[in-house]
Amino acid sequence: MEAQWKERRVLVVTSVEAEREAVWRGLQADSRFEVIIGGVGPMSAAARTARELASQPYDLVVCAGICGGFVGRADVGSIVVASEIICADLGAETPNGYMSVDELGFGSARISVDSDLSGSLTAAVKKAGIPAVCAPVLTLSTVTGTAQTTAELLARVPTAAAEAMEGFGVATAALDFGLPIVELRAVSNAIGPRDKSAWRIKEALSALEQASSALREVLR
Ligand SMILES: O=C(O)c1cccc(C(=O)CC[C@H]2O[C@@H](n3cnc4c(=O)[nH]cnc43)[C@H](O)[C@@H]2O)c1
Repeated sequence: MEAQWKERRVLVVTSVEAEREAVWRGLQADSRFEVIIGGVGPMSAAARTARELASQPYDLVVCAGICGGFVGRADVGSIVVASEIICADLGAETPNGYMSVDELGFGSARISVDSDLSGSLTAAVKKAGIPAVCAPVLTLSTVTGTAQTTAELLARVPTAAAEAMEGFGVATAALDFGLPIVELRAVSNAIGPRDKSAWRIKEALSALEQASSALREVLR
């Protein structure tokens, strides 16, 4: 791993400035990394990632930021590294329930990650003393705000640990450029009935910073 990543370039895509700053602190301004703001939501994230990938060569793309965690799977302040990136609302409603684009025959709502790197990163985050899981991360255009939607999402993807709004967009751009993708998320809130006062963004940004430090170590 050491020799492999010494000269390589990594693009990290965050959504907002506070996430970019936390990641950059964790990476200790390592010149192998470029950290950009991709905006909130999959469309903006995909467009800005593709624009950056077209501007200079990269070897790896990382989507990083805060997220919602499914209760009992990913607590506030913990880290989720995606084992798979799944767009959980890309499909159709039918009288018999939700059908994904995979079932509809229009491509796939699932993108594979670099599993070796995701596994190593999860282990490194745990070693740094932060609770971490490697599990599917959902991408949604709308933040979940009810118990009913939470249950529906878990019925669609029973092993999901987290949801956020950009992973599938960033991963779509990476895939288009033939690059490996990793998604690194710090849990700021529980997924469920909307309660913005319970979001712990500061705590999540601190975990994101430490996990970014672990990312740098893994890619040394
Ligand atoms: O409070 C709101 O109504 C609201 C609506 C849209 C977006 C937000 C955010 O603050 C999201 C910003 C950012 O954070 C990620 N995130 C964090 N928690 C969640 C979640 O539970 N579900 C989905 N995304 C989440 C997301 O990736 C955004 O980039 C607030």
